[in-house]
Amino acid sequence: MSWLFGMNQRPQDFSQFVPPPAAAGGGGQDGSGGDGNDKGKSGPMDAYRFDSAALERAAKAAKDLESSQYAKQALDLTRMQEETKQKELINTAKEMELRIEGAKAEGKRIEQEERRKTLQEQSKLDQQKSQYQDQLSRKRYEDQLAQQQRMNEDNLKKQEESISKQEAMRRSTIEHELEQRHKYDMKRVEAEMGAKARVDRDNQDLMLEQIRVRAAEDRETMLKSLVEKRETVLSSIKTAGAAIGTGVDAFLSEPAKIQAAVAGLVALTAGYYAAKGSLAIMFRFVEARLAKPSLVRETSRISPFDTLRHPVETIKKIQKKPEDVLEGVVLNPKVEERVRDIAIATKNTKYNKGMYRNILLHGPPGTGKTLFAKKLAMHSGMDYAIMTGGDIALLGKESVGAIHKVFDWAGTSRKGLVLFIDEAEGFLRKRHENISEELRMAISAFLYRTGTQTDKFMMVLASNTPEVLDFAVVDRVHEPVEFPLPTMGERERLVRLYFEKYILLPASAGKRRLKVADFDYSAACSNVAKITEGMSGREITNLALDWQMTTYASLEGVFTEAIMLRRAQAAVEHKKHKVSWRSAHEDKKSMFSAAVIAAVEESATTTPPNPQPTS
Ligand SMILES: Nc1ncnc2c1ncn2[C@@H]1O[C@H](COP(=O)(O)OP(=O)(O)OP(=O)(O)O)[C@@H](O)[C@H]1O
Repeated sequence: MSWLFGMNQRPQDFSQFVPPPAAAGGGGQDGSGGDGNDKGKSGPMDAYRFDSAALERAAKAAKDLESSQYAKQALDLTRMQEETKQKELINTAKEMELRIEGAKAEGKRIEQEERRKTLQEQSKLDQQKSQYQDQLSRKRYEDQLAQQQRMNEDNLKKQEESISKQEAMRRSTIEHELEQRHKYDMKRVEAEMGAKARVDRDNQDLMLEQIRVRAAEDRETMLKSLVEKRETVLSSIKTAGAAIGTGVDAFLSEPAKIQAAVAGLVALTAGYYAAKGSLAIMFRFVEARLAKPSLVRETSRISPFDTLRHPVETIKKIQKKPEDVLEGVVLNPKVEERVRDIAIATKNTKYNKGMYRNILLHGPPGTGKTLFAKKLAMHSGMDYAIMTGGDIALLGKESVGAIHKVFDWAGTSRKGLVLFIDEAEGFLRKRHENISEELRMAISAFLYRTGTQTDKFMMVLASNTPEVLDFAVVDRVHEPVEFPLPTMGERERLVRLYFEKYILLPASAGKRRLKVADFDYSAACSNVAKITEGMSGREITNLALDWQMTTYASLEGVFTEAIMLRRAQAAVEHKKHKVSWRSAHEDKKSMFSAAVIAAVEESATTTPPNPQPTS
């Protein structure tokens, strides 16, 4: 009965319904239950035969089942099995539905994802397109500008040419006119002179008579007036003499009056000269202490006038703490080491009240010489004053006085002064060269004032061409330091320094209309440093300023990598032009000096030596 309870789940055994083999029963009378041999003999009616035995057995089994006491349970069990199967089927169907729903949701999600990606790609493409269009329009604008500039230049050139042509024509016309007028005047004067000479010759006798009569008349009038004048003078002398004589008689008769008068006169004279001398000394003293000499272009020294005029700035200056000597100055390590030593020595000299050493900073323009001199003064707690050699050369006769004023003023510094003379070659040139007498005297005054060491000021000379300096000037220098052009490492530091100063700091302050796009700043700075070979610190500073200006001028006010590289490239091109100009100029100069040297050598070989050379 186990199959009824569905326990073994094996196929039901219906063997009981299978007819028994022929050997076992006698069911073979009708021929259907015959032995195996009969099988082969089945006739055409076999298909229509009905085996009722199986049906009987089934009926019997149903009857047995009905009569069985467990029939009802068996049926319930079967029904329950059916219900369970149906439920299972429903669950399976639901599961399938859920899966289908899940698959649909997944499909939708994938579809949305795809759409989002497509949109992203589309917006990226749009952005790139707009950037490209922007670049194109800018390029077009720049091209237009360049074209406009070229046209302007052409027009200007044409105008200049036509003006110069007109000018030449006008000049030639004027010259011609003048020439004509001159000829005409000459002819007129000649004619007039001839006519006059003729008339004079004709009237000579008459004129002589007239002159003679006029001279006799004049002589008579003069004699009369002289006699009158002599009489008037004599009478006034007589009157004055009588008055003075009475006064002198009275004065000489009283000796006390004479003494008082003499003493008064002496005191008056002495007072006059004393006042004059002391006023001059006082004026010089005040001038030397208070007024900044006209030759000094810039100074950190505070005068009482400055304090009154700009009190806040003066207080700020006073409160400024000494800073590191190389803060913001980028130099190659060897130069850095030397200038640091100089700075330490100067600071110690100041604190020990020792004698200052003079230094000469030489090298190409814009390499930080002035910058270092200022930092040196600040670091050592001294004041600085900047003057330029070219200014002295321009003063002519007054240069000597001006130089003395500067050194008098420098000598009154309480903190000690770094006296920085930029472009020293502008006036301290070799004295045996062809220079003016005034300049020679100015150099002598300078040499006189710097001949001995002093604890009042330190002289820092700067020159791009130290070889043209007078030997006596070079002799006064204790330490020369060369400031070369920055190499790759220094250029990279300079680019970063000024990129931060002029781009990043203003952008982060947020006060100005300047934003910075997102790009690799460090890599961009390195690239700029690579292409700016041969540029000085000043040129790199100018490049950074140019970046700032270009960004302000742009529509969005955003500093991008493209601007950075484009302007750097432009600066490089500009530098190439400058170098070509300079080399052309130097070529000319060297050709000129070669010609001069050749001429001098030639004259030296042809002229006999001077037995007594003059100094
Ligand atoms: N080595 C440097 N480090 C930092 N900044 C520099 C350096 N060299 C030049 N600069 C920048 O360039 C500017 C000009 O430099 P500076 O006036 O010191 O040059 P210089 O050598 O005195 O030039 P010149 O010989 O023409 O007088 C400085 O104010 C600074 O911004």
